[in-house]
Amino acid sequence: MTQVANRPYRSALYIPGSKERALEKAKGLACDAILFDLEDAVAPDEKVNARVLLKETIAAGGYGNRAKIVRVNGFDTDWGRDDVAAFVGADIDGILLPKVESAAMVEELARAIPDVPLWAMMETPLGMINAAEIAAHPRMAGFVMGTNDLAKELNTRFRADRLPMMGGLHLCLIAARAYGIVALDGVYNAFKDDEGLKAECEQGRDMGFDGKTLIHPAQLEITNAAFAPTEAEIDLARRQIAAFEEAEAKGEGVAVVDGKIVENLHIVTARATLAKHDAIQTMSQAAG
Ligand SMILES: CC(C)(COP(=O)(O)OP(=O)(O)OC[C@H]1O[C@@H](n2cnc3c(N)ncnc32)[C@H](O)[C@@H]1OP(=O)(O)O)[C@@H](O)C(=O)NCCC(=O)NCCSC(=O)C[C@H](O)C(=O)O
Ligand SMILES: [Mg+2]
Repeated sequence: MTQVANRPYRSALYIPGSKERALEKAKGLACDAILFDLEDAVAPDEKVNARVLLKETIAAGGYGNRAKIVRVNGFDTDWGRDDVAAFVGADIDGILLPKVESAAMVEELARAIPDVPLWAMMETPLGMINAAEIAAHPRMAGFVMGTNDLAKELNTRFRADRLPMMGGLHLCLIAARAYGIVALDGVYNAFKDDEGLKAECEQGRDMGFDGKTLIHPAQLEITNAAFAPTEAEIDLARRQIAAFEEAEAKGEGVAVVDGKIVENLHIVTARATLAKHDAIQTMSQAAG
């Protein structure tokens, strides 16, 4: 397994590519990534104008070190190919293709846009089944769960515990972790329900997602907090590393912290926790 990118992805905010005001507002929002959307958030009549507006907006800059990822329309639509062509050579950090179902679809995207990291919306049953071959593509950088489409395709009912779609979420997480790419959880539609959002964020974090996709700025604070290491986790990581180094100096391979063993594998997790904390600090300092 390779390491996921060393930048935080706690919060990835969708912004409709057609909404000039929201595009401007995002320059001051505390999101780690922006998903500039040309797909579902943009009406058919607005698609072409949104593509032009988004291209100009991104070229003008102002998004700091937030990851800039453009979600294009699928290649089976009237707009997909032109969307991708419009961003060849643009200053973006990723291109996100909806409803990815196979490695062949990823390869088609790779051929259409050189160099840019590729991202896949994972939101159909075939996508879940083929998650491993999709994650394995050498340019694949991250998965974004499309839980609305997935619920539709699976014919699930909404449940707060998301039990009906757990199998799909796990398949994608396992594939993402196997190939060292980022995994972002789906959106929480009820953007005024803070309690519900918090619970779903905590579930996603417990499962191992790197962050969550969002539809409204009001969801940022809860999400950023949920996907950041806690003070207790940071403190424990530091103490584990110190104890393990002390044990190693004595020629021992195991330390004990808070009554629990600490071995080399726990140190990998501890270092990853501190690296994530540092990356978040760097991100916040750069945002001012
Ligand atoms: C949901 C919304 C339509 C609500 O919009 P609005 O009524 O304008 O909200 P507010 O008046 O509360 O907005 C307050 C200010 O915040 C700005 N704003 C709102 N949303 C965003 C945003 N996403 N990014 C940046 N800024 C935003 C407003 O402009 C207001 O600013 P100001 O006037 O200066 O104070 C709206 O939030 C929205 O359109 N959200 C995004 C919807 C979207 O992108 N949907 C597609 C992605 S979800 C999906 O497809 C997932 C996946 O594919 C799946 O299958 O699950
Ligand atoms: Mg979708």
